[in-house]
Order: sequence, then C-alpha cells, then structure tokens
Amino acid sequence: MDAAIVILDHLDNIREISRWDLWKRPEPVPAPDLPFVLEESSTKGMQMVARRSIQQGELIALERPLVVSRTDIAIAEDQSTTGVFYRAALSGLSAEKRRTFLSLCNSFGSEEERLVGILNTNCCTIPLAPSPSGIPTAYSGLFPTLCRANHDCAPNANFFFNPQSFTGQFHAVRPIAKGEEITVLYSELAASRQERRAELLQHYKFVCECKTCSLPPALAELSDTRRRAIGDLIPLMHQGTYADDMTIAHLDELLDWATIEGLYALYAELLVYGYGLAIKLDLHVQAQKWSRMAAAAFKILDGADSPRLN
Ligand SMILES: C[S@@+](CC[C@H](N)C(=O)[O-])C[C@H]1O[C@@H](n2cnc3c(N)ncnc32)[C@H](O)[C@@H]1O
Repeated sequence: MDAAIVILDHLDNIREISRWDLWKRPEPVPAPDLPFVLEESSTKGMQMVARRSIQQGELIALERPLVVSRTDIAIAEDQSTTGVFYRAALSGLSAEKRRTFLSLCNSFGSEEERLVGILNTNCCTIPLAPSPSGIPTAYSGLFPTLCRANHDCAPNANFFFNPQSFTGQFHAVRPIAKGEEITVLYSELAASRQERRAELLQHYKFVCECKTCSLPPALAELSDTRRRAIGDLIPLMHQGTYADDMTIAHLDELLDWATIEGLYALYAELLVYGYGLAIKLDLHVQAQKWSRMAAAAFKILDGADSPRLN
C-alpha cells in the first residue's frame, strides 16, 4: 500500500503516531480557489506568487507533509550520505508523490546525495505535540507546495503547523497585493543584515537580496540597530524575566520597530512580554490592552486554531 506520509522515527513512536484519531478524519483540503500560483523566478528558482489580493490573516495555503522526520533521529553517517536510508523510506510513497519529492529544489550536495539535499533544503521544524503520549516535539516536515515559498527578512506570510489537523499552513501577516511574491522566514530575523546573510548562506546556500538586505548603508544601519535591540531582548522574553530598567515606553518603542521592520511574529511575542511587564508594574489597563492585541496578532499568524490563543 502507498503511504500518504513517510514518518522517520523510532518504531515505538511510529506505532503510537499511527494510532492517533486524527488519521480517521478526512484529510483537510484547501479551498478550491487557491490565492497563489507557483512559478519560476528569474533568480530564486520557483516562487509562490499571489494571484489575487490577500487579506491580513487570510489562510493562503494548507497541506499535510510528505515526509516527517524526528530531528534528533540518529542515522549512520554512511546511510545519510549515500541516501540508502532515505531511499528505502521514500519507497513507501506512491510513484506520483515520489516524483513530486524528486522535483523539489536541492541546494546541497551532488546527485548521489540528492535525497538528503532535498530534505535539507525544504524541511522546516514542526512540533507534533500536543499528544497524550511521550512523543517528542522536535520534528522536521517537508511540505511539497509550502516549501516553494522563498525567504524574506520581512516576510508577508507566517508558517504554522497545526498538530490537530496535521497540516502546515500559511497565513498572511499583512495585506498582500496581486502579483506580490509570498514569502516566509527561514532564519532568525532579529539580527543584523550580516548575521542573517551568513546564516542563510550556511543553511540554505543563497545570499539574501530582499528589500531589507538591499537597503542603502545608512538605512541598513538603522534597520540593524532596531533588529539588534529586539534580538537582545529575546533571551529575557524566553525566560520571562525583566531587566530592572525595562519600561512600558521602551517596549512601546520596540513594538514600533518590530512593525517598521515587518517582524510580525516578534511583534506578537513582544506584546505577550509587554503584558507580563504591565502586570508586574500593576498597570492593568495597559496589560489588558496588550493581551487583546497579542490575541489578535496570534490569530493573524496562526489562524483561529492557534494554541497561543489559550
Ligand atoms: C525551500 S526552497 C524554496 C523554493 C525554491 N526557490 C524552489 O525552487 O523550490 C529553498 C531554496 O530556495 C532558494 N531561496 C529561497 N529564498 C531565497 C531568496 N530570498 N533569495 C534567493 N534564493 C532563495 C535557495 O536556493 C534556497 O536554498
């Protein structure tokens, strides 16, 4: 029987995942009137382009992955480089799905290492949780249509994996005009242009020439300053701790900068962090305002199923 999805994991986890109730429900399918087309670009290979205007928060695309691989799975070196392991795993897919997989972009390695190159070029991190079991959360998923979207340092779409429907989804984080390229982020954005470019070159083998990366020197410097200021806060945001001199006014400024820089996902995280600060400072009206704004932002980023709305 042809597999709908190949899952690379330890056998006990695969058994557990295959028992999930979600497989008994029909596979979610996108609305027939897709708001995008895939086309060849002049410099970036294939790209995803809006075929009509798309509203902020609108679901652009949705699909199940072809391949899911546990990120920390140990594959012997000889298998990973010769592709023996992956060839055996992918032989479970239907001929059509295998053809789709093999048609994807490979920015790494030679023809012999094509399968590994395709996986490394196109996989993105997905959390399989929430699950009632001890299934770990760090997996990579390969989505055959979504992976045609290119990177931009101020992306207009957000990737969200919905574990309930087991689908990858793109939502528009701002209005997108007909003919505009639909882009997502591949890499940490709260970093300077030089750092972003170095990371994208290392992991995806391209030099980013997006609008933000192509700013003239004085504006690029300003953009770097704003992004670094937001980036400096990320460790504290993850720990949920606040510097003694952190003020509402400073967070307001960072929210403005995240908006100017087109960093919508960070804007939403800053709102949550700001909510915590306002609570800490007993500013309950401010806390309520930022809490409402964060909920609206997460709905735009992930849709109504966002686990971050709870
Ligand atoms: C996941 S694929 C994206 C779709 C790809 N363009 C294709 O033809 O299928 C990732 C690869 O696309 C190219 N790419 C993505 N974003 C790019 C960008 N902003 N500038 C140049 N190339 C980009 C790089 O070759 C990268 O390794």
